[in-house]
Amino acid sequence: MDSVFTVAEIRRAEEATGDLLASGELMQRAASALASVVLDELGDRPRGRRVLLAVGSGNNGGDALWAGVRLLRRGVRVDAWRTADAVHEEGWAAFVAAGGREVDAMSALEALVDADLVVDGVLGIGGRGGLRGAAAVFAQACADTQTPVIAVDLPSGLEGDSCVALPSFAADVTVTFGGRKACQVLQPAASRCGRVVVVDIGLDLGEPELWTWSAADVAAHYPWPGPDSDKYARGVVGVDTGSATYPGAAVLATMGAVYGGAGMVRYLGAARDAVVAALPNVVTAAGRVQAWLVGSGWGSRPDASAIVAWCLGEGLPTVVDADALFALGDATLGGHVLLTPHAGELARLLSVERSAVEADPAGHARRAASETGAVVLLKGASQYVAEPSGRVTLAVGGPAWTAQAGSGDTLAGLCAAMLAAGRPAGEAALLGASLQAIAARNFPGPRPPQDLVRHVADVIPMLRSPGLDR
Ligand SMILES: NC(=O)C1=CN([C@@H]2O[C@H](COP(=O)(O)OP(=O)(O)OC[C@H]3O[C@@H](n4cnc5c(N)ncnc54)[C@H](O)[C@@H]3O)[C@@H](O)[C@H]2O)[C@@H](O)CC1
Ligand SMILES: Nc1ncnc2c1ncn2[C@@H]1O[C@H](COP(=O)(O)OP(=O)(O)O)[C@@H](O)[C@H]1O
Ligand SMILES: [K+]
Repeated sequence: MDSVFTVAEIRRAEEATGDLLASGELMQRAASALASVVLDELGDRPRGRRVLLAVGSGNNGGDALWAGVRLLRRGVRVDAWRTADAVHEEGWAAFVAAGGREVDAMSALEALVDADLVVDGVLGIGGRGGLRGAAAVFAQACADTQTPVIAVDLPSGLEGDSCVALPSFAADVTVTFGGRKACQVLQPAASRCGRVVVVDIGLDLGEPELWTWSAADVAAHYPWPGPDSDKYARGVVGVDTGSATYPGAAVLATMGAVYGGAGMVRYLGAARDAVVAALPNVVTAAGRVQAWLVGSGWGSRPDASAIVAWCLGEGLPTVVDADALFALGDATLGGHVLLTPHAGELARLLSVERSAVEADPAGHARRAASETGAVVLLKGASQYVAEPSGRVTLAVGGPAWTAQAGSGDTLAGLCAAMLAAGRPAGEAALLGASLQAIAARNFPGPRPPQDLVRHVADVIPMLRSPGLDR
């Protein structure tokens, strides 16, 4: 599990270092690490290679300049474009003294033709409102000329705490200090960061607000069957999904539970013939159930509230998806209940605009978990699992191929299989969402959810072997 820090947490930790901050030692550590990454990118013979620094007014520009000094000492030809009137004074003086040259905005654009790479030191965690003016034009030119960009701390224009893809540089590598920031892990902003290198500059950061799962966490928490396992140990999922209008959701949600590795799946909804035709292993008789899955593809259904109330009354772990989310009434939820809204559904649950959820997905997921007492899996390009305690963890991310009708149904089934196997709701959600993403990463391309979910079954054993795109 990796930690993700807010800008406020980073600032607090920086201030707590007192002398290290005041003496510029933190900046020297940052610059030294940045220069090493640049040298790695330049390869065996850095002498004579050309690096162009884009230097803004703050400490981010200071980092770039001090890295420039180190590069100059190694024989790299370094030019710097000052995007603001005033830049870090000592850094500038050292840069010029070491032989660095200043270029103006126009020359910086022209220099892209010969530059081996650009160091983006325009804005760091102090940047607000996206990249503007000449810096925005320059960032676009870097993209157009395919000049490699190494971003200092974060691609200038992004805001550290935000997932929003504001106008910014698109970096090949981001060298970040202290710890990861949200913009580096949350889509769509994360797609601008390239490979993220985290550099320890000696900040004491403590507990973060956000965690991220990796494939190793999936492998560690997946309910692997053992020699003693029978179908009940692996877990029985009871499914009531789909309807005459949406029979496909019945099949897809059931497939999620089956291919996720449930010991048995009982389908008790309104599309039994379709489900059994697709999946002859599924049982349609009532009997023992260890976790419920309700709601996917119900459409409007007069008995929705009664079914949800009955399920929740059983006290078993339950996935509440899609239409069932709006039939919760005043049922008492708890940490054994998993709600699986997408952004639009979460907005409706919280009576806010969808755009508000999209601007702060983690905050809204956290609010829903704390208000309902249930675990909330907010689906989308980044998938957030919020627990009533306030903890938010991000599932492993996957490609946008998964964004298609029906992926949510299979995802709900995957989560239900994990619940039935005894995983707590937060882990079940992280397992389901991460498995779907890992399958899409390893079997990319347009594939309908009924195919992708079969690849979930393919990647599960691969979690324990090398060669998987994690
Ligand atoms: N504070 C520290 O001790 C350390 C900071 N470090 C670096 O310092 C950075 C933070 O430095 P700063 O707080 O100086 O902030 P920045 O370097 O991010 O720059 C903020 C400055 O840019 C201006 N600005 C904000 N948004 C703008 C926009 N959209 N367009 C144009 N100008 C804009 C602000 O008015 C402010 O003057 C970190 O990201 C990191 O790179 C590192 O040196 C490590 C130590
Ligand atoms: N940009 C994206 N990148 C990767 N996965 C995505 C993206 N957008 C959506 N998804 C996935 O697709 C699923 C779609 O779920 P949902 O909107 O509920 O669809 P449906 O209800 O039609 O199945 C989400 O859970 C998520 O897993
Ligand atoms: K930057």
